[in-house]
Amino acid sequence: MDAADIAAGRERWQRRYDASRKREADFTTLSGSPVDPVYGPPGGAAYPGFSRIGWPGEFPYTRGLYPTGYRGRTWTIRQFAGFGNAQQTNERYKMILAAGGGGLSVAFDMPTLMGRDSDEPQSLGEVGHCGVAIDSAADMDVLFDGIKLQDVTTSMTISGPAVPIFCMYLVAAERQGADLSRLDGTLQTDIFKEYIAQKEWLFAPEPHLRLIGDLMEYCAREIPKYKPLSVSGYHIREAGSTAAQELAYTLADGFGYVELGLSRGLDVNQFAPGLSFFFDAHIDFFEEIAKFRAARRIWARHLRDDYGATSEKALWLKFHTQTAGVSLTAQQPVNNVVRTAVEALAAVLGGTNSLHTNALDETLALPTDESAEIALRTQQVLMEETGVVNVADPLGGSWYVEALTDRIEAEAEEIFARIRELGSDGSVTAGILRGIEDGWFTANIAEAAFVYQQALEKDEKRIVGVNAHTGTVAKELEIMRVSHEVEVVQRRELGDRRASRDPVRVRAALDRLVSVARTDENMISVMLEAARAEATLGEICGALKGEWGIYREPARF
Ligand SMILES: C[C@H](C(=O)O)C(=O)SCCNC(=O)CCNC(=O)[C@H](O)C(C)(C)COP(=O)(O)OP(=O)(O)OC[C@H]1O[C@@H](n2cnc3c(N)ncnc32)[C@H](O)[C@@H]1OP(=O)(O)O
Repeated sequence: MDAADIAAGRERWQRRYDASRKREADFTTLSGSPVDPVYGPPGGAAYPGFSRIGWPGEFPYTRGLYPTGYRGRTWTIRQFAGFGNAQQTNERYKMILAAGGGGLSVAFDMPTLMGRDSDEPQSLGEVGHCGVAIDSAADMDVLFDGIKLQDVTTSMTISGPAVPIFCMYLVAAERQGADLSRLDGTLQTDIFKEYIAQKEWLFAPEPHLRLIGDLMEYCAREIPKYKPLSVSGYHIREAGSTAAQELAYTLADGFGYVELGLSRGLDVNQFAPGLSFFFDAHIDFFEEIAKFRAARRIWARHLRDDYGATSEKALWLKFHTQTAGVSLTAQQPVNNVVRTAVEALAAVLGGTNSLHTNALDETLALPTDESAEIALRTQQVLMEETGVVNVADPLGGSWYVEALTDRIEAEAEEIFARIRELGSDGSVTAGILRGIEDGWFTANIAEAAFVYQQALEKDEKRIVGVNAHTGTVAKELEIMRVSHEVEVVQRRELGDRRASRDPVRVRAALDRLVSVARTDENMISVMLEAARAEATLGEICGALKGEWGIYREPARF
């Protein structure tokens, strides 16, 4: 790009910056020197390839979505939390909000993630352990008691039974008297990554995609701010993929959901803003920053060129980031605070919209109150003290970071081409489905994990406390344990709740759900009715499994 174009771009950015709202804050260095909101090539200099970098708030959004960067609004501090029963988790949420958390993020226990009730035999020993136990809309009432759902953005991390859980959340909001059309939040819902990495599905892909299509349609029409999908690379990375695989598989999954929306006749400009993303921030600082920058650029280009999006919000890739759980070590666990801070900084320099920082003890158990607070404070130190919020995309133009951004983008493009080839009709969706069926994704991730593990065992890669600097004076940590009493009480209360419902209403709602499942009608309103009747998650999912069957992954060696 020649110098005149760069100067014109800078002026355009300046006009948009001037017209945007900025936070009331001191945007100087610690020593009091003023800093510009963004930096670019020095005046009068040409810069080949600058159109790939550009200015914040402009296509291709490499440098962020907003002309103001974090001067307009800082990222959302969104700590993923949930344990025990709804009441215990409600207390943790109130603590997070009181300590300065900006949004909520619900972690469910394993039975809930698998669409089971707390009193099913497979749930035994798991109730309330890795998240909160939710059996019906009444638990949602308790979970959000005293928290106005209309005023707080709430993310729910669940994919197999995402839609019934969403309906229970809507019912809880209804019972609070909220205007449902104003709700804002995110539901994970991303079933592709379940088959690829996380392995928490209920049915085969087709019925899941039908439900997701219904959800996308419903949200685009009824709750325009709500994000029905959080397309997730996190679990892919945590399963052992490389950064480029994480990026490419996740964006390919995102393209799959765009193709799903289009196949339902929806307007891409209307539903694409509801697709949000979720990435891992691993420990290789610059590679991660490059990954985030490349993600925005790739998404905007493909949405515009392949899928016909024209509105700015449809081109935006917005993402949540969680620091890498797999980078935490059980050895010398206090060092995990340092790892998390570095990873969180990479996410921020990559322009994350929302962030979870892991607690130092998360490799051992769910966080204690104290470790959860340290994790939250880590974000606040970055946000309040370091000055990283003053300048948008501060690493833009770094030769190293730009080269890494280009490289990871090129790797991702090669992977997209391979995925399209896997399918029969050239669509990304057909390629994903074929890749799932053939175990292609799983095998590639396993191979990458194996290569890394070998490098670790040969000491080519080093982890402090694990294969380097292992001597320590560290004492064992006190970890949080969820009492077995939680399961006993949850099961008892579920029994009482079942006994006090109107059984005819519940039966009728479940029968209607199954009959609508046999048609092309949107299923959300009948599922809402089941949730209002206090049908349980296990009953709703069980009725649908009866209709659609369950999915078993083909065995592979
Ligand atoms: C590992 C674990 C497990 O499996 O166990 C998990 O999965 S945990 C997974 C946990 N997952 C999550 O928690 C997912 C979280 N995701 C989200 O919260 C969302 O999808 C998100 C990534 C889009 C972030 O949403 P958010 O509400 O926090 O933040 P946004 O970026 O949308 O910002 C909020 C509003 O401020 C506006 N805004 C933001 N920045 C600016 C700026 N500089 N200038 C002007 N306006 C701005 C936005 O446009 C938006 O308004 P407007 O809306 O009017 O445009």
